Amino acid sequence: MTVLGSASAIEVEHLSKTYGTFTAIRDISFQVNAGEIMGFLGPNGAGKTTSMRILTGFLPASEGTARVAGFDINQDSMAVRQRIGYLPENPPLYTEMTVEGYLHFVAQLKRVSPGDRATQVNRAIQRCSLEEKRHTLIRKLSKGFKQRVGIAQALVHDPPVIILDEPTVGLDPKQIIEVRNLIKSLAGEHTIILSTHILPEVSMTCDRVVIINRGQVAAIGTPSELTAQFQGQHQAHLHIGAASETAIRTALERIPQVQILSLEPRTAVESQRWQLQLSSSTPVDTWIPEVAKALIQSDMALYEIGRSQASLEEIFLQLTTQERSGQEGSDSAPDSEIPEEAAA
Ligand SMILES: Nc1ncnc2c1ncn2[C@@H]1O[C@H](COP(=O)(O)OP(=O)(O)OP(=O)(O)O)[C@@H](O)[C@H]1O
Repeated sequence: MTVLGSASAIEVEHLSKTYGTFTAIRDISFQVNAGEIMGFLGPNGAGKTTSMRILTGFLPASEGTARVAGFDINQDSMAVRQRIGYLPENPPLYTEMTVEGYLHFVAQLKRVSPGDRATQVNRAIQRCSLEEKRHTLIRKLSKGFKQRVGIAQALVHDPPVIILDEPTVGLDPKQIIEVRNLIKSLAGEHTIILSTHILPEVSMTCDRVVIINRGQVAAIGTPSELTAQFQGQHQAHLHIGAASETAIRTALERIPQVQILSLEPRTAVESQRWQLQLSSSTPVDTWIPEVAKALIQSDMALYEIGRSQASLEEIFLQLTTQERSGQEGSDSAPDSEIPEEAAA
């Protein structure tokens, strides 16, 4: 076994994965510090599940490597699996078992010694507030409780690292808050990667975030670092009267240094009124007169204009809706699924 001393609990280095000729993730690198909750945020199909499955040892990488708690995923896959608790998107719960019976079964699979099993199962039940459901059949549980059982099975062997793939999908708002609080309570003692396509999940739960788009890392940092970094992006918001969205887009085509971040009807009741958010790498003063001129020359009304600061939501939108040109490979997945052994 190769154990490398390291301050980071997880070190991902130049990971890539191809399915046939399709590149699902490309040259991904990031580190997660011990005790931290790292958000892994990206739109559907960005490559989150592929990355999580490689880290958990379920899927081999095509290139690159990662170390989890000091163990290399390529060289010491078994040691890595023992040190990770994984909640997949669809946890494999045995619905005809009771909560306690299932957790005992998982503890056995995870090689918890017979003498420690009862203690570990009780600990996981307590951590996930499952005491009252201990003897209930899993099939009789609500979705929220089933998700807690999914988290309990990830915890039962007390792993230093926990990986949660979309842990709140399908839950109602009350259950979402409960699961988020549970995840937060696990930080410190455990290092957590939380994969999600839901932005508020990251702002509310995570210490840092990796934004992934079309298989590549688009940004890494704390929510406030990312916001500060992107304040270099000069932004303005405008309230416009125009016949159509297309007319606004056409008018702005002649100002290439300006990017449209969002363009939406202002309210449902005000017809032909639009809220426009613009961004550029050059200062607002250098392009806003040109924008105003272009809109007015196209017979549009300008009701309001002002500078604005990028919110995390806008940064995410900006990073994940950029032009696709020059990003070959990750744009179109093959029509058919490539078996994972073949994709290895
Ligand atoms: N076995 C496979 N064979 C072929 N393509 C695959 C396979 N698994 C995933 N892909 C493709 O790889 C890309 C990344 O998929 P992945 O499931 O990792 O994304 P994701 O970010 O987890 O998305 P979601 O949030 O929708 O689950 C997608 O385009 C997907 O269609």
